[in-house]
Amino acid sequence: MMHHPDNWPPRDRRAFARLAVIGAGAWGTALAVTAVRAARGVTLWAREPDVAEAIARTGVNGTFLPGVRLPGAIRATCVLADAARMADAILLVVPSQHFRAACRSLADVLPGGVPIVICAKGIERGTGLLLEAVAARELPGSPIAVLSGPTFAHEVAAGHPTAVTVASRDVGAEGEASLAARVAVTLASQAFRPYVSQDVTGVEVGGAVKNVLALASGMASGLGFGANTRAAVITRGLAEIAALCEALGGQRETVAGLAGVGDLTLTCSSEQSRNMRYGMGLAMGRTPADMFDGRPVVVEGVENAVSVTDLARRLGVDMPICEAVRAVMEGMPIGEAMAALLDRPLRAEPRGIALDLPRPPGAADALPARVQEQS
Ligand SMILES: NC(=O)C1=CN([C@@H]2O[C@H](COP(=O)(O)OP(=O)(O)OC[C@H]3O[C@@H](n4cnc5c(N)ncnc54)[C@H](O)[C@@H]3O)[C@@H](O)[C@H]2O)C=CC1
Ligand SMILES: O=C(CO)COP(=O)(O)O
Repeated sequence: MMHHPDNWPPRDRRAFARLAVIGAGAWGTALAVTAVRAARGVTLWAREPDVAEAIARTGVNGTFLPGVRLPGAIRATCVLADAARMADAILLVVPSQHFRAACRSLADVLPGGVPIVICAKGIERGTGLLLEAVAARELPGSPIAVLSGPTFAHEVAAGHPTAVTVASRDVGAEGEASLAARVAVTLASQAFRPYVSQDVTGVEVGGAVKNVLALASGMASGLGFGANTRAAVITRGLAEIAALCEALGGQRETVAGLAGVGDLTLTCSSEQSRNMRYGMGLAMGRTPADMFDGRPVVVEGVENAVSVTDLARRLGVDMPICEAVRAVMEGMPIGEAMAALLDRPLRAEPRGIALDLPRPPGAADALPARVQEQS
């Protein structure tokens, strides 16, 4: 727990009145809708001038969140300084591998001390850093919170009841995360229910790794496997999240929460997930353009298969499913990656410790012909 001066915390439970949402992809747009529902002023910054222009003119973000009529109160702009200047807090919703560049652009225009809420999911390639560390480096002086959980953008925009986790490290009088509590109050409405946490690391790890596991779940579905295989991927995948979370100093309990098991089960079980759909499509021999009708969507698991496993290797954490996904991304046939997973020595639950037991006979031969053809 962090040490704070005696006058800490500011007993401030006020909502932030004016938000800037940076990134007008599906999630940034749905969060802007959420903020308007909570009666906050919102400016939505789009990187693409035509997206900002279309939202302002038609009230629809047809590129990233088609079919959703946006509230007129959302002010859209493609000028970052316009969005940042008046904001009391920033929701940063730029994909993980572009996150640092977005922070750097913001640093030029954002007044010091304005809180940042990280709403993207991922680990930076090359550095292996969680996005909190990237933001802390590029935006020193900005307090940081992280928002994550099971949230398909279209369902949030449609007002389906949804729960998320907001985490920050600063500790308030009642022992709660202080900035996270303010962010929760800011975004909460009847159908959008934020839970507050202090475990920024655990919340971030869950969101980053589940996208890689959703690719695995999609590949299994694309090969024709059903509910048993999916449940195995989810459960053993959760053990991988827990192991990485612990190695990075996060709390194992967080893995059982919305940003862990909540988001993992959502993303691994629904074709609404771009990651799940991408894994399925690959296994069925489809191209990304086919899978998404030519729309420019981010599939975080592809880059994060590398950043997650690089980090796990460095920390000595065994993440076999994520490693199998990475192998596929690097060209291994899916059937071969799956057979290699099934051929591993038998292990103990929950931590996957290897046991000195005889190997299963010819596990790969027992797979359906479909998989063997892909090997
Ligand atoms: N879509 C969803 O349901 C949810 C998405 N997220 C996370 O939110 C983040 C953003 O995802 P979406 O809004 O879904 O994106 P999206 O797939 O709807 O749109 C792509 C986004 O990437 C941006 N982009 C593309 N190239 C870029 C570049 N070179 N530099 C900066 N930005 C670039 C686009 O401007 C656009 O905002 C991701 O980390 C994702 O995992 C989190 C929860 C739900
Ligand atoms: O993060 C998400 C849901 O919580 C969205 O998942 P996809 O990026 O796989 O669509």
